Amino acid sequence: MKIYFSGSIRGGREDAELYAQIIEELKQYGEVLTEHIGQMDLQEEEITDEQIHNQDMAWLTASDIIIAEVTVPSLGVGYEIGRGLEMKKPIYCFHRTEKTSAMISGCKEIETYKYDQKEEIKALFSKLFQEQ
Ligand SMILES: O=c1[nH]c(=O)n([C@H]2C[C@H](O)[C@@H](COP(=O)(O)O)O2)cc1CO
Repeated sequence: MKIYFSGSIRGGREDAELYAQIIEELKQYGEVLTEHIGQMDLQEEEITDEQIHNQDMAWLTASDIIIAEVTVPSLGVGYEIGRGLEMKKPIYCFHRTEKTSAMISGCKEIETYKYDQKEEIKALFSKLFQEQ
């Protein structure tokens, strides 16, 4: 199972540590293609934006499932979700805010979950990966 984890980078890194914990949790269910998203000291200067885009699109195409933490709003995360939908990938979005964008929660093809504690997300992962 190839997992594309999506989380904010230029949109803001306040949840980076949480992304790292989510990625660790996801590793028991498959290969996480985007482990760099949880790196606290992420350096993006070494490659161009075009290389970042093309590499991520290749990983998105190769993935079996997309898991997105959408609490911190990010253009890149929204773009990946939209492109993933076009590719008919199963997409699961998680947020701690009361609401997320209606373009996410209002889309029938996307499963959206509100959670408070990271323990809840672990239980949700266990349930959703059983269904895959
Ligand atoms: O350096 C990067 N590396 C990278 O993989 N991304 C991808 C993965 C993330 O899920 C998403 C974050 O988008 P943004 O940077 O707009 O918050 O875009 C985005 C950037 C920078 O935009």
